[in-house]
Amino acid sequence: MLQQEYLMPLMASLYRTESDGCEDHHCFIVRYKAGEDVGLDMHEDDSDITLNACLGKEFTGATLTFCGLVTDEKHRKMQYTYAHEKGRAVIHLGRHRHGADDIESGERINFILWSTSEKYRASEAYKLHRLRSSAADPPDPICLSYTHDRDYTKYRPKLSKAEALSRGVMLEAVERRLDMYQRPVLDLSRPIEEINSVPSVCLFLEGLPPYRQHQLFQNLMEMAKEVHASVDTAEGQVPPIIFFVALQPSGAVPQVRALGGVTSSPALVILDVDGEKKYRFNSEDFDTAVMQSFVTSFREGKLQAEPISSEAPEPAKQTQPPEAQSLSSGTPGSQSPAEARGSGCTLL
Ligand SMILES: O=C(O)CCC(=O)C(=O)O
Ligand SMILES: [Fe+2]
Repeated sequence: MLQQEYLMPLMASLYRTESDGCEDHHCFIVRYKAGEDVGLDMHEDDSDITLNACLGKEFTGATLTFCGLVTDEKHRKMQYTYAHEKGRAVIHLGRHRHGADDIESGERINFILWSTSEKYRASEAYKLHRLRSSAADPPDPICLSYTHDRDYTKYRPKLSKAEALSRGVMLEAVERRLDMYQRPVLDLSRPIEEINSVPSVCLFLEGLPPYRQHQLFQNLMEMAKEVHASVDTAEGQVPPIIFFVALQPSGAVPQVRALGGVTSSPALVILDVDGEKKYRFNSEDFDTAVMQSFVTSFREGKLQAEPISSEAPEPAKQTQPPEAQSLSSGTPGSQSPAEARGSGCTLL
């Protein structure tokens, strides 16, 4: 009743596309108090449209800061800080990056209603709306998400566990990510999301006899360890290059192969998904030193790039905008209290 009778007309006038067919909803209460939960990390909601109504009590601080829409290059730039007032509500798009600033005193309790539309989620518009834009400009510190942004510690101090918990950070997600950075070589069948934004060395070994897989894997490992040694992954620093190996033609492997334009095994390719470029290794010699010189040449900008799109594997991809080649499976920004759900992006 609240949604259909009171909210719907407002949502329809503000957000016609996202509210079209809006029927589902999910409600919850958030509460902030000094010494307990003090704020909420930057995030996007798992809703299409969010209603956020302040129920009280008395408080200072606990403002709500908005940054950009996820698709917007400026999604990590501060847009507006809203001061909650008891009895007033805000409506915003779920994909609008926002976070609750720390409460200074008192207690704030808000009622949140997330509306979703199946019709909108089945539309092409939804797919485009969930694509994440990467921006070259440095972010505004307040717009950084500890849960979702791998470069958080480049701009802001690392949070203690207590601080993270008091700001609703999903520590498991952060730990999973940090753990991944500490492994020199990752499994290409389940690549981490950073494959979209960090140059990735992909070694394809599917179908080779185990002894040969082992040998080449070791060569890759040696090379990867050297790169890793120069980065403080324990502090959350992302390596400048990520190393992946494919042992089976499962998960993401066929698609990455197609993006890299390689058919043989072994095969080695460096993918720069964000830059839509690829660099194929043309030697038959998979010795560590040879592979290493290939990667060094890449890092020194000495390799000749080929466009990724020249061999896009599926016809559907060619009709999508370049970002649609993103290999991400989730919406890294969508958060709490619901789990991140699948995005309109391809794969996994
Ligand atoms: O506390 C607020 O005002 C924001 C809450 C919020 O963004 C959320 O629960 O998703
Ligand atoms: Fe939210």
